[in-house]
Amino acid sequence: MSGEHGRRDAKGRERGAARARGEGSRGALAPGERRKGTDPARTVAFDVLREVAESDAYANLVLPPMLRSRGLSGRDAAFATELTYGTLRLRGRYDAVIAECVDRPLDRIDAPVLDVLRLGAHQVLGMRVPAHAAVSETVGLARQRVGAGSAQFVNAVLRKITRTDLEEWLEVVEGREDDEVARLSVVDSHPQWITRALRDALVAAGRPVDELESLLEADNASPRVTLVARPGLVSAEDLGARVASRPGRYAPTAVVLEGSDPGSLADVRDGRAGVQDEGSQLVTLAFVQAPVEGPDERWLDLCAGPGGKAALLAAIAGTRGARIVANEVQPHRADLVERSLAAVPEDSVEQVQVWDGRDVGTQEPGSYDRVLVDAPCTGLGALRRRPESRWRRVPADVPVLAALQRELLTSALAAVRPGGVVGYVTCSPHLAETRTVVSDVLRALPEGSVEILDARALVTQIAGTDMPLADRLDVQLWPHLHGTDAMHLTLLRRVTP
Ligand SMILES: C[S@@+](CC[C@H](N)C(=O)[O-])C[C@H]1O[C@@H](n2cnc3c(N)ncnc32)[C@H](O)[C@@H]1O
Repeated sequence: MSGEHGRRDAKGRERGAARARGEGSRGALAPGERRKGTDPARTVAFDVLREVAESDAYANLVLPPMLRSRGLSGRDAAFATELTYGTLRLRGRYDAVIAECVDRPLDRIDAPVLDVLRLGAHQVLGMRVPAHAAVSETVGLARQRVGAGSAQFVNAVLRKITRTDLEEWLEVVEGREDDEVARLSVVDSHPQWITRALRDALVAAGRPVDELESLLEADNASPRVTLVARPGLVSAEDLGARVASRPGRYAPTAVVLEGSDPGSLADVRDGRAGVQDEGSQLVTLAFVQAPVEGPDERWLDLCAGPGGKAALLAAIAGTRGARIVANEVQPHRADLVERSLAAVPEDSVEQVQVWDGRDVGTQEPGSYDRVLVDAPCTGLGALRRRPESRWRRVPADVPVLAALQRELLTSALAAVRPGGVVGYVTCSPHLAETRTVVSDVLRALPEGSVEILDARALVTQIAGTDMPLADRLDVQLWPHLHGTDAMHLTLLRRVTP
């Protein structure tokens, strides 16, 4: 497979293995070859793309119910899923190819027509759909959804795209760029500001800059579904035995599914287990292992919605005679937290509350033994599971979120009692959201009032194996190295006066 798509760069490294492995590999079928009329799988993909563009919808929330309501299952559903997510992720790459094939700027093409072209480009360049089927079915889709005139235009552009293979196209489009960030951004389909932020974070974590390409490629591959076996409710061993799976690499609670239908498992439906990235599990496990001085009974999850970490915390609290307060600012997300806690022992949850986390430190000073701040962030560490988010985020989001993160961390450090521990977590590796937030907050507090704990040692101890981690007290995980989201963890302890 990688032989077909892989190529060597100037240094002779084979490139494109993950690229080929990602969207293009899973037995892409061509439903259009099997039936007359417009193919429902392609129509679903188009309709999801339009909802994402017009209503700011999330593809992973819109697609599953649409597949159900249109009666798509099995191979057709898999085809629609791969087409939708792959087109969204690789949009930047395909736009550069499309731009080579049209005589006007892309912003002068009607948005729905451009989406049809992207879907066609992904079938031709990212999936193994035979060119004739990809073109004729996509032209049929254009006729149905954007009109006969546009369908002719789509036909002409797609025919041009099919004349050149992916590797040649990538050489053409990267040849137009004159620096490495721009080249990688177009080939691996990331906005340049994100590529730059990921490069800076990678280098700051002591990784070689030439890993950047693998990181971007990892963002373009669909992650496997990972389950968490919530301690005291089900063991990872029992959970793993009930489904085709393998154990996680690092978190003892993690079970990695071979397939992708967690809803078929009673443990998941009942809340003894849940879907949770292994990195999220690992940072939560490290947080509860961090040494507090004195009692260890009352824990706060300051930003709890939708409740993945709260459920893991509450399950562990249940095994240790502790209890949690789960706090969330948005009422509907607090409802999701309630639901996620369905299976945990009643006395391990004190309450789910709807407060602005920034006020908790002043309202309840020194009240908790542990406080987790799983802060709202850009999500740049979870791009692989949110196909459209790289195109929706803008650089101006970063300072706004960083200001909120500083306030939440400050509040958490006030809400924890002296001797207690705060865990600061983001699913973004962006330096402005991770170490800069921590250092800004600590600088504003009296010197020596907070100590930084060795999160790296705790994470390694929990994993029970060597992990590639920077020689630092905080921890940064990476999709291309650890197979997890790019989670960040800093552990802080308030010093007892
Ligand atoms: C990264 S998510 C937390 C994910 C959650 N811990 C889990 O594992 O399922 C951040 C959450 O913080 C919430 N949030 C945003 N601003 C907040 C604030 N001022 N106070 C409390 N929560 C806030 C968001 O609504 C969102 O649910």
